[in-house]
Amino acid sequence: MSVRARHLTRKYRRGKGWRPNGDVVTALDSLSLDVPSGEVHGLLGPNGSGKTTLCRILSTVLTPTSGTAHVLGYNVVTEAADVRARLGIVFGGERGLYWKLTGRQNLQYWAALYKVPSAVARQRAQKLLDRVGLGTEANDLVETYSRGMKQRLHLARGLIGRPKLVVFDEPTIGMDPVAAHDFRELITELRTEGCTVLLTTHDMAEAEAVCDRVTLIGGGRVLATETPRGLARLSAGHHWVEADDIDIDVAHLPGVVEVVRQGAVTRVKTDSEGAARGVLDFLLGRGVRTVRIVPPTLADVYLDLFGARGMEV
Ligand SMILES: Nc1ncnc2c1ncn2[C@@H]1O[C@H](COP(=O)(O)OP(=O)(O)OP(=O)(O)O)[C@@H](O)[C@H]1O
Repeated sequence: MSVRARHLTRKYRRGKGWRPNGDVVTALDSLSLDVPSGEVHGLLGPNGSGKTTLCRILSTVLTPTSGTAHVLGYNVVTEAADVRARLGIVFGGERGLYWKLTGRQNLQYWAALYKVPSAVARQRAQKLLDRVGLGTEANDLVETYSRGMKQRLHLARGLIGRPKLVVFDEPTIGMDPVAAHDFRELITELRTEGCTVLLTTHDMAEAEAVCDRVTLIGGGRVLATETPRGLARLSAGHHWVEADDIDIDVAHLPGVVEVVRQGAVTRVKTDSEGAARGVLDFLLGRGVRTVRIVPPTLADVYLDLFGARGMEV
């Protein structure tokens, strides 16, 4: 097991300085989680649900208020150095890079912290720079990098120590679609290499594409852990029926929630797989041939659970 968290609770004191005692915010509320070795595991949930707090505890940069967590068999509080030596961290944003150094120098600096011998570090840095598409900008100062380029350097940085587990916290923020696509490929490669990946994202398509399983977090608690497909099945998720070029009224059929016309395509939202089948049979019975059932996606399940408020696009 790469990650084993038991009853993790983390409280923050908010409003210190302007309120006498401050409010206590419970960011994690007795959260337990297992991530087997080699799994790509997604953490999904609305803003403020505790994902970053969990990532920070597992990365040993924050201690829990109570509960325990083991990463790669080491306790994140009492054996933090052992965890750090085997862990890669890629947090979103622009923190943690040295702007007055080149991309290559940044990687070699981080390799030294991981105690990688300098000849090996040079080779590894070059490989990683090529892998994240920064080969030609390797010798430019980081301060000249765009946001997306810094983000790609973050990816390389997280991998320089050949980690057994990589924690990615919103890694594709600021990346263009090509870089985001390359990121998905990188995750697939890491999985092939046997690396465990913990990935926080608001991009449901990304989670669906790369994650073996996802955990939905709400209010600092685990709501569900499942494969993306399994989650879609488990939920009361809406099934859509799509048909090309129809002018037949289906709004009265049982379980139909909404009928949306998008150009030549009619999309019928139903409340269950059974209702979708009913609409399908109805349309087939009236001679419609180009008709299909579209099962709920992870994004549908997420919206059902959290409402549009939790979605960042
Ligand atoms: N340093 C802090 N001081 C006080 N409260 C904090 C602090 N860090 C986080 N919180 C609070 O803890 C809760 C969980 O925050 P966290 O950043 O873990 O959520 P998240 O799921 O990562 O959110 P997002 O999707 O916006 O990144 C929120 O209510 C947040 O306001």
